[in-house]
Amino acid sequence: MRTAYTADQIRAAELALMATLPEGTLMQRAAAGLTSVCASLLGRVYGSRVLLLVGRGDNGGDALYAGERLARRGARVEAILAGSKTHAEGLAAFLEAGGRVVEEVGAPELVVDGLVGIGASGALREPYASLVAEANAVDALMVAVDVPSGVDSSTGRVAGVAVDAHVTVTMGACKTGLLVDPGAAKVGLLEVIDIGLGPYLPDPDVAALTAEDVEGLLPRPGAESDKYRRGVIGIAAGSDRYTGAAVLSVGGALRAGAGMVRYAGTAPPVQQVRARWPEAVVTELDHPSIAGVGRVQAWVAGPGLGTGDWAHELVAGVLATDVPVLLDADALTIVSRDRGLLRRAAPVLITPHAGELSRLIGVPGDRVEASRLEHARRAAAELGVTVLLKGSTTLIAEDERPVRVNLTGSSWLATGGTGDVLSGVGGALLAAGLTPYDAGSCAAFLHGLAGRIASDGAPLAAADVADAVPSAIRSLRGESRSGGRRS
Ligand SMILES: NC(=O)C1=CN([C@@H]2O[C@H](COP(=O)(O)OP(=O)(O)OC[C@H]3O[C@@H](n4cnc5c(N)ncnc54)[C@H](OP(=O)(O)O)[C@@H]3O)[C@@H](O)[C@H]2O)[C@@H](O)CC1
Ligand SMILES: [K+]
Repeated sequence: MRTAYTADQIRAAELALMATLPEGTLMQRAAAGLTSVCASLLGRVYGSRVLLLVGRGDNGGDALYAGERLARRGARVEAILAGSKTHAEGLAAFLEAGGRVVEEVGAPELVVDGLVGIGASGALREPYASLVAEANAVDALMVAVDVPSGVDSSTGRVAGVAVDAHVTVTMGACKTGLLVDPGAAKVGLLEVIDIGLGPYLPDPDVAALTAEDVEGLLPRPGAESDKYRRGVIGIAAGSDRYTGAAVLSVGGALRAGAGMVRYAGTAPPVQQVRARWPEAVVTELDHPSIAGVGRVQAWVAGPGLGTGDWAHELVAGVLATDVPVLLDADALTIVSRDRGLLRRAAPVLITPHAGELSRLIGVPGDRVEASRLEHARRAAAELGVTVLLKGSTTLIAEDERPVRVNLTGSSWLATGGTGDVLSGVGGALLAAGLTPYDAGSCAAFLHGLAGRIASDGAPLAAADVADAVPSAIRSLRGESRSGGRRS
């Protein structure tokens, strides 16, 4: 499990650790780690040109001490001192080692962003903002110290300009804002430097499952398994107009290992599902009721269903059952108009994108996008459901639990129909007995991995993602042995 923490949590842990150590030890550990990452990026340190962007706080101190170490190894290190003051001991050590203070960005090979770290708040002020814009435009490796300046370390918010890092060297433990978009997109490769914080860290703010975690959570059939024990999933999806959503959702469920899929819909999608998935047990509905569908262990409702009275009645019927329900797409529009439908004893997992979440909680979509973590948490608490907020980093929020962040996604997945596949994968895992929190997290992980496998760097169609889910499950063993991958 990769864990991440807010700035306040990190600060408290650092204070506790610092109390046990001689002054300055932590900054020296941080500088040593930062230096070694910079050195390996440069290849040859001697004669290389390095520019430090130095702010007024300890983030600038880290940069200056790393600059000192690089200068001692023969690098030509320059520093722009952008703050109203500068870390005095760090500056003295830097100058003593031959570092130079400059005013211009020039033409460095590597830039170290030590403007602000966990002490920052809000949009970068001047002169930092202009300096960052200028440094981003230079053809150099950009290494962010602790956090790319401009990214809020606790939330991932980017309120203005931010450093576009190739590598972020973060101290002690990962920060929440490095895993959550839009901040996560600024991080590049993430290197965590061990400064001894581990024993002082509290429960994480957010967590990301690794392949090993998913491998451990996924049910695998044993000798005594039959289709009922593996999980029977009911799917109410598709309509006369949108038949494909039904095919894709059923495909996601079957490929994710459902024991059996019971599909319910009108004649046109039924015909398509029968043709593509003869394995599914199909009920053709002539009125909006699931009464004749048979017993299932979980339901998926919504993809391509429509939002009229017919669909409303069908979704209400699904939510009136006593099994876990996954709601997606049109079902989310229906419950945003009639939130009382969500009052039920069995759990609900909702899988909105930012626009759907904005309708559910009555917040403009751009605000949800800017503060995804905050709004996923808020929706989970307000609606009393588990929320899987889709996007470039998918979040899984449940009240009183660390938000799970999925790191396996691929931008090629942003294409029509992939959400329908995800609903089927999540539904199959719910039917197999996983909690909505685990089912949502594992479904997001597998869906992202399947997207990468199906795409392999090129466009994909949603059906390819469903077809790649078994390969994703198969690859978990190899992935967990290699420690998983960052997206
Ligand atoms: N603690 C430890 O043990 C260790 C800490 N370590 C390192 O220290 C870093 C934290 O250092 P820190 O607390 O000094 O804060 P930091 O982020 O450098 O700067 C804060 C200053 O920036 C300013 N500022 C704020 N917002 C701004 C904005 N929007 N735009 C512009 N300016 C803004 C604000 O100035 P003010 O507004 O007060 O004038 C404030 O004073 C941490 O990230 C890690 O790198 C490591 O060495 C490991 C050990
Ligand atoms: K920084």
